Amino acid sequence: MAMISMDIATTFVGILKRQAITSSSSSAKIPTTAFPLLWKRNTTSVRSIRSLSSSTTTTTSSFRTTSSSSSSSCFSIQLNALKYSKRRTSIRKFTVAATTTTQSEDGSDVLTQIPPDDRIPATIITGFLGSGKTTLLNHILTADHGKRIAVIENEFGEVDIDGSLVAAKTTGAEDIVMLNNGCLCCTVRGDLVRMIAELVNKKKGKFDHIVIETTGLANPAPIIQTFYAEDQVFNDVKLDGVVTLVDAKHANFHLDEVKPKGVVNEAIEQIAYADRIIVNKTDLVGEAEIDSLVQRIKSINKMANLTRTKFGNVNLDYVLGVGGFDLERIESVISDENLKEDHDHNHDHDHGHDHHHHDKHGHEHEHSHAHDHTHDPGVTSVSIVCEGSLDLEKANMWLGTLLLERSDDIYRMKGLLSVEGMNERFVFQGVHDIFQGSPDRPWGPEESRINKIVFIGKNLDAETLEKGFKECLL
Ligand SMILES: Nc1nc2c(ncn2[C@@H]2O[C@H](COP(=O)(O)OP(=O)(O)OP(=O)(O)O)[C@@H](O)[C@H]2O)c(=O)[nH]1
Repeated sequence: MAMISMDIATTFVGILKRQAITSSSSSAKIPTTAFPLLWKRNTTSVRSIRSLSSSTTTTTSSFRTTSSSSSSSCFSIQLNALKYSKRRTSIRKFTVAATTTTQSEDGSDVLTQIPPDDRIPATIITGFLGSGKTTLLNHILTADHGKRIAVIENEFGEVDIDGSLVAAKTTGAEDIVMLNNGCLCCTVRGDLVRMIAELVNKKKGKFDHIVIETTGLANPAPIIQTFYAEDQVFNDVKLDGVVTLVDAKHANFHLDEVKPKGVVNEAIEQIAYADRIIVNKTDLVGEAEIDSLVQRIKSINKMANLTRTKFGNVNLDYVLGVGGFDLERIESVISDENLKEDHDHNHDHDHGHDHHHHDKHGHEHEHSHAHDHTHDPGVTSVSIVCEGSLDLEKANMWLGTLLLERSDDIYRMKGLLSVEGMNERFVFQGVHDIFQGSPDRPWGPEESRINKIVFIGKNLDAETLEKGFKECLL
């Protein structure tokens, strides 16, 4: 039985209705329960969520479960942003996944793990023009991994399948479909949805993984959002990861390119959204040049794993089965080790800094933040690592307000939080206004309650983020 705080969720809907009437009200005035992003385990079962689902579909908000299985414990809240924000017209979506619980003999709930997600995984391969996407795809399709892969290939303006893919077509791929009447992230997003739905409907059981190769000029954000915003996709397919190829020789040139106001630099965006970064074509440049490119990439995205190679020759585990959007994998991304390594790099190159201080009881609190002090308004990563427990209401308010006010700028975020009164660690991840969160395993008796959050986004001010976070600590 999955548990979730229905009271809070219901209040959320109520608040949004009120917001619709007074659309100018500031988020600071909204009661904290308007943001049920973090919650204590409570006592409402999946069945109740389902009944809520049917009863709210006619209103401005809708809830839905993610699969038809009775153990389903994900639901999302879909809100028309116009109801509470004049700025945006898109659909906002918050997904809150409850952990599964079972009842012990004495009737109390026993926490188990976040339930398995058996939807078909999909990988997005992106990267600037000529960075080696098709080369990597061929490597995936011809390698011996036992996976049956369906490919969606988006070639802008091409009339036929990329010649270099033909070999792969006859060997590795279960199915290759072309989207060639526009770019996935713009004009053919609807086609992507239909294509995935068709693959699932006609060929379910005949393939294990979907790989989508974008055009070199694609912005990954709308493609990622498709996996959450479209029911047809969301119910059957889960986003496994975004793999970004970076051309070691030409990347700096594209990263430096100054675009007109309001126009995104695709090369930067592709790095910012990545779970895995492959610095390719390393045969064409020297070590020093690659090192400096790697530093630059890490200042944009410190969450992604990065590897260097030529001709897309990477271990396939590195690109398939990444779990980049899985709550249960968050810890590996924001582990102390990762943040420290990145922090060290920042110290050397970006003037980040680390603090260790003692509290009034003499305990050392590890408290570090890493950010660059370049005055580049571009895309950077900010991490917060801080021991202590959060006040639930304040944390909900802080995160909720961030989502309402800064979701355009916050490309991705992942976190692991210690919330006062909650025995379990709370893990979350987000992409713009899509938010997924859930309690996971209980804190160990000797385990230090260290909160870790990483943000990747535009115009991020590390000090403001850190101050906001610290104000939620008890
Ligand atoms: N020297 C060198 N060439 C490479 C490497 N990887 C790929 N190439 C070549 O670079 C060219 C572009 O590679 P593709 O795999 O087609 O790149 P792509 O990202 O799919 O290109 P677009 O679809 O045009 O965006 C091809 O001629 C590849 O053979 C590499 O590591 N080193």
